[in-house]
Amino acid sequence: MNGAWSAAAIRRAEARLMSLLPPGALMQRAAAGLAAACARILRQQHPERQGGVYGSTVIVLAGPGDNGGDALYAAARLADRGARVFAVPVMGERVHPLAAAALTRAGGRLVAQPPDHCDLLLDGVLGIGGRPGLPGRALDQLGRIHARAVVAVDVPSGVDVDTGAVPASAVTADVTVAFGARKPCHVLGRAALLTGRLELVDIGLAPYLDPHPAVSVADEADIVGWWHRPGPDDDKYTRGVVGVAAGSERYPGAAVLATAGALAGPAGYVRYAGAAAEAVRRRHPEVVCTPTVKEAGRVQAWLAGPGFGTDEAALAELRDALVSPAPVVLDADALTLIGEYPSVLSRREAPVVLTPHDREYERLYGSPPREDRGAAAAALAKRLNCTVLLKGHHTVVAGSDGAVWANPTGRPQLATAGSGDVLAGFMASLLASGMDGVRAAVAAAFVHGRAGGIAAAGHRTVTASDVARALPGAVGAVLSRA
Ligand SMILES: NC(=O)C1=CN([C@@H]2O[C@H](COP(=O)(O)OP(=O)(O)OC[C@H]3O[C@@H](n4cnc5c(N)ncnc54)[C@H](O)[C@@H]3O)[C@@H](O)[C@H]2O)[C@@H](O)CC1
Ligand SMILES: [K+]
Repeated sequence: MNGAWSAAAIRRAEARLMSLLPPGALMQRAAAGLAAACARILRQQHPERQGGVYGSTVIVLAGPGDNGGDALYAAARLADRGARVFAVPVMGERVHPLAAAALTRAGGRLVAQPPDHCDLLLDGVLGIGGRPGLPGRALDQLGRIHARAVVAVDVPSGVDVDTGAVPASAVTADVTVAFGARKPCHVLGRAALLTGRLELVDIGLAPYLDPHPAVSVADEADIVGWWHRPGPDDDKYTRGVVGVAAGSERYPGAAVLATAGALAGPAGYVRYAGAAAEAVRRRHPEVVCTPTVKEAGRVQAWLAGPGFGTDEAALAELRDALVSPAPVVLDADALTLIGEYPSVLSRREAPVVLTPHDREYERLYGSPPREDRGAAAAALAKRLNCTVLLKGHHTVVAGSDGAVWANPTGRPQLATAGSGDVLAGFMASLLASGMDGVRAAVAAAFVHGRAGGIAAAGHRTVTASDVARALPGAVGAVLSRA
């Protein structure tokens, strides 16, 4: 498992590590890693130039603290290799004095007005000591400089480091070079979008970090560890039976897509209950269909909601799914019904996973999710004693115990009609195989994101059916990676 640590936790770890090192050593590790990352980017821009750094133009926006110090020391290394470097102090004249001296020694210049074009703009305005928002001078420079690549030092300046909220102006980076560990702003909320591609520089911090990050981030090894692989004694029942209560005569597509998602998961048997049996049978002959939840018999997990409507009949089906002692994924119309009739969730003991997007969240919680999306998901999870998967460009999962996970694999192409039906069906299959609610939600979002990536390869347009078709391949890719 990877993780993201709060600014305070990073500082605690840094203090432990720094006490063992000569003064300034840690900043030099950071600057060396940052300069190497910048050189790689410049090389990609100009493969014809030897080295790529020589002859390039680099502008540094330098704040008053150590974040500016990292940027200036890294820029000095680039100036040593022949880059033309201009550094602009953006908070009065305050800049890291030793780093500024190193830059001038290397031939870089401190200026008030840099050129308006550059190959690389280094954002060293604010790091983990920053409060949200940019100082005016930084904002002015960002408005006028045309950069071929913007590289944020540690974090995109202006974001809320601990929550990923972006309540005021902030830098939009192509690449963020982070030191020691991820911070929540790299994986949560709007700040994660401003982060661009994340590159981590190892400065030796890992052994000194708290074992529990503020936000967990799953990787392939986690998914492999949680996955139930069928053994020689397993049969279709012991692998888990998943029930899908979705779709209607009006919306048969939701049933087809949700069952496709369920079929791609580890469960051995998929039952469908609802009015779209004909469409499901045609597309998926392996699915056993019944008209209602009651007639479906025993399952190890239910998915209820996508496209099944919000009328009396749908409410009755939802109640029947919730009467079962099996874990349940509630999606789409089921979330609208829960918002209207919250009592149907009370007295429920088996795990429930809710999968709201922002409008559904508002129906359930009474107000839209806060910009701190981890806290927003955790608050709903606690109030309803459920697992919550809050959808977004960076999907978040929260358990009722307050644990927060950020999904690293999402992509904008997944915001397409029906994609959530596939995700929900897949997640129900993971639950049916015995995975707990939080892991099933985390693993489903992870693999679904990978499937989106496979489906979108070569900038292809992606439909939910494409994502469903890509899911088995994504499962295989994830399970064989670790
Ligand atoms: N602590 C360490 O051991 C290391 C720190 N490193 C760097 O140090 C950074 C943290 O440096 P600092 O603690 O000096 O803090 P920053 O450089 O993030 O911020 C500097 C100062 O800016 C002011 N400020 C904050 N928000 C502002 C705003 N919105 N508008 C105007 N002024 C604002 C504050 O006075 C703050 O102390 C890290 O992000 C990383 O880049 C790295 O060199 C690695 C080692
Ligand atoms: K920065």
